[in-house]
Amino acid sequence: MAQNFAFTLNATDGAARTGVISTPRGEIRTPAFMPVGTAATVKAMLPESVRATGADILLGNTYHLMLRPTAERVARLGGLHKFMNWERPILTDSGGFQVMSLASLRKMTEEGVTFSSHIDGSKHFLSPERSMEIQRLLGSDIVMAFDECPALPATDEEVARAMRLSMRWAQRSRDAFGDRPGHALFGIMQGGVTRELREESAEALKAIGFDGYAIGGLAVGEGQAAMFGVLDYAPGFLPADKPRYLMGVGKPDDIVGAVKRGVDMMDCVLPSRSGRTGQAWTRRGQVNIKNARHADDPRPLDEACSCPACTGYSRAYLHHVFRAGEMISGMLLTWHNLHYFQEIMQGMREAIAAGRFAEFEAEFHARRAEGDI
Ligand SMILES: CNc1nc2cc3c(=O)[nH]c(N)nc3c(CCO)c2[nH]1
Ligand SMILES: [Zn+2]
Repeated sequence: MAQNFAFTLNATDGAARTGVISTPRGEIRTPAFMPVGTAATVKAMLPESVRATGADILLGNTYHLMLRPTAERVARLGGLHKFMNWERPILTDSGGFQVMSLASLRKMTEEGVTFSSHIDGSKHFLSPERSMEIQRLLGSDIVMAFDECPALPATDEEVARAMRLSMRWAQRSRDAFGDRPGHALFGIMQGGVTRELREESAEALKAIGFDGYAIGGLAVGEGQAAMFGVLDYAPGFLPADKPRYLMGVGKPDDIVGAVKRGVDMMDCVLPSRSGRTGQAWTRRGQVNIKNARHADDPRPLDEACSCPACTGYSRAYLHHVFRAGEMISGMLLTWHNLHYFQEIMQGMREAIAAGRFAEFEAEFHARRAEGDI
């Protein structure tokens, strides 16, 4: 295990890159997809199952864990890795995005954000300093700067204001993070879909200096074309020798398009959340297992998939347990979806290393039919 945090680029193919992030808790193969473990669990999955899907790192959330069971309690119990029985790398988001999307009665000032818990209405405060303290208490390996991701629709002035506030908060995050060998602090680029604001944000973050750089403010309803439009230039504003993390993305075709444009890391609730609602993602397209057409189908979700759901069960069975509201339905579909997402990542890592990303991308799109397959 590395004593420190380091990123090694092994190959590039166009703007796409593949490499390894070394951390004291293990290596992260990039491009990497991070399953979301919001409340110290990837829902419906045991940690060893998450690992079996191929995940090297998972994401936790400052916002949820500060409310329940609190960061102080997790620290007293040995930190988040021990608490949730996941000894590999954990990245924690800084809380600002979740406050804006989940909490109520929010008041934002230069200092930080006060808000009422969506769980019990209790009053809480987050600032760059408090977010750094919480993420230190949790013991996460990759800490995210505290930022403001403006909700859409937002005027250019609003996007500029939020970006400049986030850059001041990025400096305060850096100052409060201090010097923590083996732990990384990532800055978060804001700036909406405006090139000049994105460039201003990147310059501000590089002047502060981070171990990695996230592209925030996307996957908030702007649509894939606008997101790709930003990704056509934004990764290039960031240091080539540091990991680039696109936050909150996405569907399989979003992920392939983002890696094509130079993104190294992503996270999204989609595979786990949609798995629990009966939505399976496969190489040939989506399967809505609740659809009556699957009731007598003896075939697996995907004949070519080696996950437990596809090697052990028929669509008919999955349809049945879903309709019956059985817990195993969410478990099996979540496992399949996470397995499929990791299979896409592994396919891209190999394709980039072999200089055949274009062929991978063409095969990826050619196989996919529209609608319920
Ligand atoms: C689902 N879409 C999405 N867009 C995001 C954008 C941001 C962002 O701009 N900042 C921070 N801190 N987190 C973000 C997150 C949470 C990632 O799980 C996002 N998630
Ligand atoms: Zn499968």
